[in-house]
Amino acid sequence: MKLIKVAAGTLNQTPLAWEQNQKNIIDCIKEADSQDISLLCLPELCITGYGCEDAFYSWDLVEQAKESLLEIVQHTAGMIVSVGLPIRFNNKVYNTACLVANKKILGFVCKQHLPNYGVFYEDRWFHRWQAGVRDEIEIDEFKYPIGDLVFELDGVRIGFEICEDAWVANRPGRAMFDRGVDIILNPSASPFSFSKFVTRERFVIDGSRSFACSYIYTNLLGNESGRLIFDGDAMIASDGNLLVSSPRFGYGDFYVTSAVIDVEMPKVNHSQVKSPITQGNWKVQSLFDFPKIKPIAPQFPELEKFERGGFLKEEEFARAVSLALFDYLRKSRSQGFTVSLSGGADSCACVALCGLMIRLADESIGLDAFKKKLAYINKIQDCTTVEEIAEKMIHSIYQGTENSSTDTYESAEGLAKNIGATFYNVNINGLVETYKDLIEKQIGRDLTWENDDLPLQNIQARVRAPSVWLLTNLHNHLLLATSNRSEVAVGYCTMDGDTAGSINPIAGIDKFWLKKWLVWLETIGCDVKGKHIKIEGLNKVNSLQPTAELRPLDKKQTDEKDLMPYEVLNAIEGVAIRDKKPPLECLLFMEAQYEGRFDQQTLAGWVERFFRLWSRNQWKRERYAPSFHLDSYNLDPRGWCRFPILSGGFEKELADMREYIEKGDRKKSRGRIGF
Ligand SMILES: Nc1ncnc2c1ncn2[C@@H]1O[C@H](COP(=O)(O)OP(=O)(O)OC[C@H]2O[C@@H]([n+]3cccc(C(=O)O)c3)[C@H](O)[C@@H]2O)[C@@H](O)[C@H]1O
Ligand SMILES: Nc1ncnc2c1ncn2[C@@H]1O[C@H](COP(=O)(O)OP(=O)(O)OP(=O)(O)O)[C@@H](O)[C@H]1O
Ligand SMILES: NC(=O)CC[C@H](N)C(=O)O
Repeated sequence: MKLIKVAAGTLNQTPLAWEQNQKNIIDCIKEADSQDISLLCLPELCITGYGCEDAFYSWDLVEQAKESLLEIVQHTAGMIVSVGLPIRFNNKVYNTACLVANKKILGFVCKQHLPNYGVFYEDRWFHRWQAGVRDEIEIDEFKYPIGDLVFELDGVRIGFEICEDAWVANRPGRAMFDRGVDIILNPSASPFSFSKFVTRERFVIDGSRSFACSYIYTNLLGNESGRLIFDGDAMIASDGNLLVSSPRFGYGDFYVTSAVIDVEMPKVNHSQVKSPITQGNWKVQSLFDFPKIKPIAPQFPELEKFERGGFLKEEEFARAVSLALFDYLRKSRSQGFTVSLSGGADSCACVALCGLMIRLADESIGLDAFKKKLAYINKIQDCTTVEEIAEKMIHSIYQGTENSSTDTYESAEGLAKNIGATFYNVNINGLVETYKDLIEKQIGRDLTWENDDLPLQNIQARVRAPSVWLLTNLHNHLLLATSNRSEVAVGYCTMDGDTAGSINPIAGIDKFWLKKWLVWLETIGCDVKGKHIKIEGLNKVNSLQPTAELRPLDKKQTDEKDLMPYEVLNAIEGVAIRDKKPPLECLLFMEAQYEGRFDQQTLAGWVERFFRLWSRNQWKRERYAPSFHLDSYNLDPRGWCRFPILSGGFEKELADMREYIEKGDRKKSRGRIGF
């Protein structure tokens, strides 16, 4: 029996925030030390931050990372610690994990598989290391091994898979198995997307089983650089069993998740599988005294209730976006959030998320720590309740016109009151009339709904922007833009009007699901250790139909009348944009999905509308405020989906679809469909 207390450290880092990043790392090492941990794995690129983008090209960045590492090394007495940083070697930059033991650098393991899809761009900055290759790097006159390495300390072999390494079919874990590795460390920077933790859990457990080892996985935490949210997922598995998994979405700077592993246990299995130990120059040996520790009772992961309940997506959305808002706020050193609150679903969702942010932070770290993390916001320092803080930090403003209804006013006011946010109410009719009047005089005619529908809608949306920006600037707040993903897909928004804002919390989520989420938040809410955090002030908005309220009330405008049912819009977006199917194939999928609910003509009309609006509005997607990445695909041109601003607009493909409908015969269609 050889028992070792090991840990995964999750860290809330910020690109290029040298001092805070180093402090978090050292504090985490100290905390691990105080828990008698011998081996600590910290996340990928945690010294610099993962999202440094083209700053990774900077020689100075790599130099500073090295300086920071040398300082961190001094804090590792009696411990083995893995720290992530970029290293320049032969004038190429590598994404590495440095293993340090007892204040000595043992070597640098280089990442072999670099993700370059979706939100990732690692091939742009780093070079891939070739499996099986080892070299030597000189740092400040000392030489260290670099490359594909396995470390042996006191007979315990430690190898690495660095994040993406574990997501590919030919994982380095296989080579680790052949090299008789006892422990695999996986320092990761794996951004949140819905349910992704399940995939991670699978390859951690399976890695520990099939590579007959203990597996320590750790990840970053929080909104690191603006768009990506890290959930702080950490796990330790041994021999096919998950021993421990970390709480996710915490508001602390770091967390330590530990377990006691028996390095001999997986070896019992390993020796039964006939696989020769491979020879090679991969072994780096060093002395280390693992303290003798007594056996402990069997360990079972304490999974959080919300992860196993029936509302995983609702919970993950609430927690991920709330944490993202909190980090964005403090990392941009802003004083709070301002929202133009219409009482409709989108702006209510944004205000509700701000309210949740304070409540979830309170549950996670307590109000005192919350205020300490926002120590630069003087006005909240004397507050003693969540509501008092909400009043200072969340400002909302209703800006009615003659086209606004009492329903939306009551909805807006009710929600603001319920969470304690400051609520302002102005009427912008006079402003709209002033603009109309100015232009009417110039063009020599009246503007009418019959002739000038869109311009008259847009001017209302636009006059709301200066006032809400003024209010935002007055308090050094962040203005939240409120466009949801369905609107983003079809450009259903007025540029420089309702798109005004510097971040957009809901652009990654479709309206159909958002409406269901609001009902969940009103009636069920986040499950925090059995206590439900609900926002009951959403009751009014949950009874309303989405409407832009830009046309006169007697025209009974609704979004879905202007566009199509949000449910269908979302389904078309999936097939057209995620799966890249042409209009005709989209139509066939929609017919299959909505058989008996909508006829072919109606569906074809919506498919056509979607493709036209999608193509015409790429320029708007390029101009939306930054938004959070929430699933493995999205519409953000900076994140996942690039599309030309000017294009043929699918004219030919739409004509193919129309031709197919006219002929009414599948076999006579262009034969590109596999039916
Ligand atoms: N490729 C391109 N590159 C650069 N600019 C391009 C462009 N194509 C058009 N444009 C410009 O775009 C302008 C039109 O865009 P824009 O002025 O934004 O307006 P537009 O897209 O024409 O209309 C706004 C739509 O959003 C709806 N809306 C507005 C406000 C709120 C809500 C709601 O959900 O509550 C909905 C409204 O009902 C309407 O259907 C054109 O005047 C042209 O200057
Ligand atoms: N009366 C209003 N007062 C304040 N802001 C408004 C008003 N009407 C519209 N806005 C702003 O314009 C945005 C766009 O309106 P939109 O109708 O898309 O969203 P919503 O009203 O929040 O939700 P829904 O579409 O479900 O009604 C709103 O989110 C809000 O920020
Ligand atoms: N940093 C990485 O290598 C991340 C890639 C990995 N596939 C993930 O999403 O977690």
